[in-house]
Amino acid sequence: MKDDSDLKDETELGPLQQPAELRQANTPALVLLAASGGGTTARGRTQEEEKERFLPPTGGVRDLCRFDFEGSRNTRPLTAERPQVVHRAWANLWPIACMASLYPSLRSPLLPGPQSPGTQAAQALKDGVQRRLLSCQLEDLICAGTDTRSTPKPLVTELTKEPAPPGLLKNSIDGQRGRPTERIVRDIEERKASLRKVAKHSWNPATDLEPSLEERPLLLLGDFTPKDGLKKESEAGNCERKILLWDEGRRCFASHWPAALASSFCSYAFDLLMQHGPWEALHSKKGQVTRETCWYVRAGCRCDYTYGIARVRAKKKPSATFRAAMETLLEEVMSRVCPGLPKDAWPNCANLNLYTEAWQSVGWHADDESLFMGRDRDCPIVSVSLGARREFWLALRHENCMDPQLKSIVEVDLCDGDVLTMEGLCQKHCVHFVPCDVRNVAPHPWQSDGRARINVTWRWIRDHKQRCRKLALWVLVKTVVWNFHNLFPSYCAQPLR
Ligand SMILES: O=C(O)CCC(=O)C(=O)O
Ligand SMILES: [Fe+2]
Repeated sequence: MKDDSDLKDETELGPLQQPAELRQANTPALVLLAASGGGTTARGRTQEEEKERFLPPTGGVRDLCRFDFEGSRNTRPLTAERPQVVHRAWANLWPIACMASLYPSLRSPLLPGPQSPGTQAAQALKDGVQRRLLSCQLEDLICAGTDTRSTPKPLVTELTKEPAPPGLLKNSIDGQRGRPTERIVRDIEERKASLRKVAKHSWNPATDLEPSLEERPLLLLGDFTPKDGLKKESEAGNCERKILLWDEGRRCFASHWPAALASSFCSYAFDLLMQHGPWEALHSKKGQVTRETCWYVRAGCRCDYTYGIARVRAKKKPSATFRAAMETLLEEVMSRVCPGLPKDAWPNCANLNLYTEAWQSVGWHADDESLFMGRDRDCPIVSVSLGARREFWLALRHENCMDPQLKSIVEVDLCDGDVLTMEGLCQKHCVHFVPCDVRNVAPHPWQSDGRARINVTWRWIRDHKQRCRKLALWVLVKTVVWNFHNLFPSYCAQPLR
């Protein structure tokens, strides 16, 4: 995660395209780049095939690569109104079958595809091995997870009964927050436009491959089902999942669940978080509020979240309403997206961002802090969007820095109630970005100016920090002291000499 003190300017778009990169020839794509439905995938196709078949219909950079640039993409209609390209799994089945038979080694155990001539016995063996590895994965999540038994019962009534209070925006435009001038707004749009004009889109295949899915199976969050952990392709989830990124070589996966949460639920959750969240403003060097943020840890954890030079402390005692809202939101998200994931394997913390103005943003970054161990192992992140629509950009990162490889940018619109997951080694190999959206932020019915957005990213803390460990030790010592006579009755019973 990036703190905002070092923002170069309000645009936060990263460097413009390098000439060398523009000249670089397109290499065959090894990954799926799709904003399509039906869990389609692509492996080993050429760049041209990828473009033709899978480039998102909404496509930002990608659309504009193919067609002459005609003004900012921000003037385009909303996702729902854009022409739909048929991306149903059935329509794509025959090319997938052809490709899978051509490249059997690239076939994923999690995606549909014709079975290899291997017999049922071989398949059963493979399933057995996978299941064992997957149970390790589950254990790993559970270890990171907190003890949900001590979590206070969510005040569901609060979320379902209370009417949405009017005038939500405590930070609406007030003239003191240094709104960007017309010129800056124009610059931002021009820079965005020039980024979109860059050379053809390509997601270069990995050179140093991470362990394959065959070697180290990874069950994506959306694949957990209540029954036995392995989802059959025929089983539909609670809501539709769209694969946004599928890079097996780097073990990077991202999925998008549009409108996973009902809009009435979102509006109440939004209100409660807005009013009761312990928000802290983050400032750029110029003193502008780039966004507001807060940090939530579930019961049993006290870790702070530190990124850059910013440190967001976990509130010692978050208000009961805030805690209840967060727990209820988590329950709702998990039940929609991964109903099969046991409660004790649920995430144990969340970072919240509040964008009250369309020009507020978060720069290119990866959530690769040691707390989550996202550079060392598979690291899932579940991001929930409430309120105004914003763009979300995801790209391969250049080595040893947070700069994106511009040609690899994948873009998706995150709307009210959308859920996005980044999984595997996404935080190691990729960076993401929420640009400012100066011109056209979709108005939202219950917001006074239609511009605010709350994003909640649920994560798993794995490497609990010193303070947190000390707390655990202190609790242990206290428990032993208080229960000394119970734990060592015979010792206590001895008469003193
Ligand atoms: O607002 C978003 O969608 C992204 C926020 C984010 O990347 C983060 O909190 O790390
Ligand atoms: Fe992030």
